[in-house]
Amino acid sequence: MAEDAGRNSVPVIDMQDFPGQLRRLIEACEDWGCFRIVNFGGIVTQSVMVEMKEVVRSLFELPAEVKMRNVEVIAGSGYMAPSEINPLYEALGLYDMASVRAVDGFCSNLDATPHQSFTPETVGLPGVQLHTDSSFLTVLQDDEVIGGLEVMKRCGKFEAVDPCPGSLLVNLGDIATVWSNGRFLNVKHRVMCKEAGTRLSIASFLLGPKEAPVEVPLRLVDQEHPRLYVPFVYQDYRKLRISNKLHIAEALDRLRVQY
Ligand SMILES: O=C(O)CCC(=O)C(=O)O
Ligand SMILES: [Fe+2]
Repeated sequence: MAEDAGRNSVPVIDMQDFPGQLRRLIEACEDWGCFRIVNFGGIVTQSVMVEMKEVVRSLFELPAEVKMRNVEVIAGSGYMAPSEINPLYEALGLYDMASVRAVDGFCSNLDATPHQSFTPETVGLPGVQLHTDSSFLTVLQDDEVIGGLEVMKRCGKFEAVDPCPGSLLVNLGDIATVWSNGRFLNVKHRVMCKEAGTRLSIASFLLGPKEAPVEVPLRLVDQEHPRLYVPFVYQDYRKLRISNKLHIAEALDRLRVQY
């Protein structure tokens, strides 16, 4: 299994080694806002991961009019055809994977994730624009062969996330930053087209609470660590981001407490 190549590669967390990995996990959340997990075979088997990729690949081969039946449940959760802003990107979405009804609904319509068709002409272009995820966590089964994902560390430096078959990448989103009162990094990331081919990734987003406000836990607030964000409703935050095209968490700045 993968080992860290050094300080410039995404930290790798061994899921079989807890609480041993706790400090490392916290450091990864603070400095990188993302980490790879390995040794989670008891939860998701390699054969399920392989099968997921095959199913997703076949879904993208469906005709466009079928893919368009994947309508959104909340803004940005349904089919996304290549657009002016992300011309190489196509995505299907399944809203609420934990709901049997939602999964059944998806299957009868169809549904899944991001997919980028790279050609020799698009090498060097962005496949997915720079953004943070608005959610709490994203669990990403990235492409096993075609790389291109880049994450920005807290210091502002981009690092390539190389493919690592058999692992999953976890990205922290905006809600992780709020729930940790600014301690954990909502990682800015983008996908650059590095080589021709179809890049297939499956992202599972753990969003924010449906109704309860997103707020900094009281135990993280004291004189040295004042509350950084006013409480807000996740759906409103998502709308604020989408309607104002604030993709790199600028919307969070609008929710900062003014001292
Ligand atoms: O395809 C990838 O590697 C990243 C996709 C992504 O960042 C997203 O869907 O939010
Ligand atoms: Fe993302």
